[in-house]
Amino acid sequence: MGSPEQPDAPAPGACWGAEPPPQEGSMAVVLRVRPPNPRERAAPSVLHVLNQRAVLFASEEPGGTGTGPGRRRRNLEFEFDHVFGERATQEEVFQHTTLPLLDTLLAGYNCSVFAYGASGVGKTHTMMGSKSTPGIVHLATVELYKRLEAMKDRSCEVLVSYQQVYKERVYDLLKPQGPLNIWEQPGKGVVAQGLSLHQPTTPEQLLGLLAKGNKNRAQRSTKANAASSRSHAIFQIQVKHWDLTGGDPHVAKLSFIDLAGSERAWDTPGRGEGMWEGTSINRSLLAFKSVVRALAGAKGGQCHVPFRDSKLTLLLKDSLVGSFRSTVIAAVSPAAPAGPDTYSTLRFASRARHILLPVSTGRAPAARERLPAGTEESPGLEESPETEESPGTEESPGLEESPGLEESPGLEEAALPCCLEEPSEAAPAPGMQLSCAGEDLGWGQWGLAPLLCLDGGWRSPRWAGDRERACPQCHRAGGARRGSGLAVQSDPSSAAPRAGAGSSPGLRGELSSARMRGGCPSPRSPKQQL
Ligand SMILES: Nc1ncnc2c1ncn2[C@@H]1O[C@H](COP(=O)(O)OP(=O)(O)OP(=O)(O)O)[C@@H](O)[C@H]1O
Repeated sequence: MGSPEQPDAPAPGACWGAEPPPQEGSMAVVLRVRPPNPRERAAPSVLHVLNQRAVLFASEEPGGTGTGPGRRRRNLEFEFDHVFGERATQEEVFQHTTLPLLDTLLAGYNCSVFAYGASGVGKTHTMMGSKSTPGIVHLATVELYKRLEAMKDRSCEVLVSYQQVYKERVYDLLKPQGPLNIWEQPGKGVVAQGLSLHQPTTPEQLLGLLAKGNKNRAQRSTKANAASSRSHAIFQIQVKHWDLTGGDPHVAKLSFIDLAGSERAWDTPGRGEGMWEGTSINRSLLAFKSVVRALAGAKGGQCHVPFRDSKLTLLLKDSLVGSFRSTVIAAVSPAAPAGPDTYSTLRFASRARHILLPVSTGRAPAARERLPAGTEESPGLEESPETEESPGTEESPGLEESPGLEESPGLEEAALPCCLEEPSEAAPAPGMQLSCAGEDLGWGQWGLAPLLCLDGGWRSPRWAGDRERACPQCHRAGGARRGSGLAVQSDPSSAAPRAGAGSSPGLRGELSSARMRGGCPSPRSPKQQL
């Protein structure tokens, strides 16, 4: 860490003084092909690495022409920002995916690395690795501390959090406790209430926390993977550094997101818990894909991004639209039996390459500015059904989306009360108290906080029972059903630790969205609760 006695010029690689990056962020998508495992070795390969940027997916699938059984050959080429073949080392993957992000992080811009792919294709291997072959989180940690040490004239602080989304619930991996409520706070982004933050001062301490969290992560043996991660894990390193002689601190976070892998029903262990886990994983991944699809399509015009379809996507909102640079590492198996999964991942990954990210820094611009132009985050709008077409690729009959990842009719677009982000796991009971600071919402000017939100209108508790007011945002008059109100009180979570410096469209954004739609949506049904 920086020491006050040595006010040297910034060391090479310490880029805090670098020019700010251009106005638009970027999403890099790389592909990692893992070597075939012992079960796959006898099977032919369907994936051929053409060069450092392209692969050929060549498969023979049943179907074809005529009425009789036939085989149909497909040759599809996919391009990525980088392709890592079966022999690529962890160090190579780190050099091309995560190392470049460290400069950006230290310049005060949020960055994220996602690992995506079916079960057993090497996501956790890439992220975490093993003792003999450490993954990118380990390698990034070592490099980050080296750079912080080199900043002689700056003081630094590192904060770490580790959480998992397991069966649509958020858990702290570093402080085992019950599920956490998640919140979207204006200027603060999406936070898990009560998530523990840790302040490691050495790389060893940080890696110790990582190992501790990994031990607590949900795991199970499946047909596809003897040690399959059954949750989505989000490991965040927040770095703050400031000039000892004064000046604004640079604050940004680097998020590592190891998504659980999609899987077929017959790969899931048993019928009970394992099946439920698998369904939950597939469902949240489906929501994630919908978000990516919407973000990728947002360039051209208005687009609704369904972040609220799952807890996973809501939590990842900051990492997706709040990051200046993101890298998706799509992992695949080359073997024929994994063909449908591989094809599905290739299509998803090519789509993710079309996402443009808005700039986000520790001194983040206003929440609404951070969504890509033309993107509207508007709960209550329905998703328009789209086909999962990969640009430039041919539709391949017989090769469908990963089994279990069909559109789920149970996942409707969430309709929130226009003023609230529910923190509760359960449906809010009539009159249930929710934390939501009136001041943060800008309600203070009406002198209304705390407020009582009714179904379709607002009123101040001062007038409870005798007078109703129109919602100041949607301007709809009361007409509320008695007993369906949600009371709003001061935000107890404002004292809770917060991960990350970047903000995201918060409650104020919700309010604007609700207003744009010309109404105050009804509170959700229990099924829709986040
Ligand atoms: N590039 C690689 N080189 C060598 N072994 C690998 C590679 N990628 C993955 N493996 C091995 O394959 C197995 C499955 O990998 P891993 O657990 O990382 O898969 P995953 O995608 O995280 O699966 P899940 O979603 O089920 O958790 C592990 O034993 C891992 O060591």
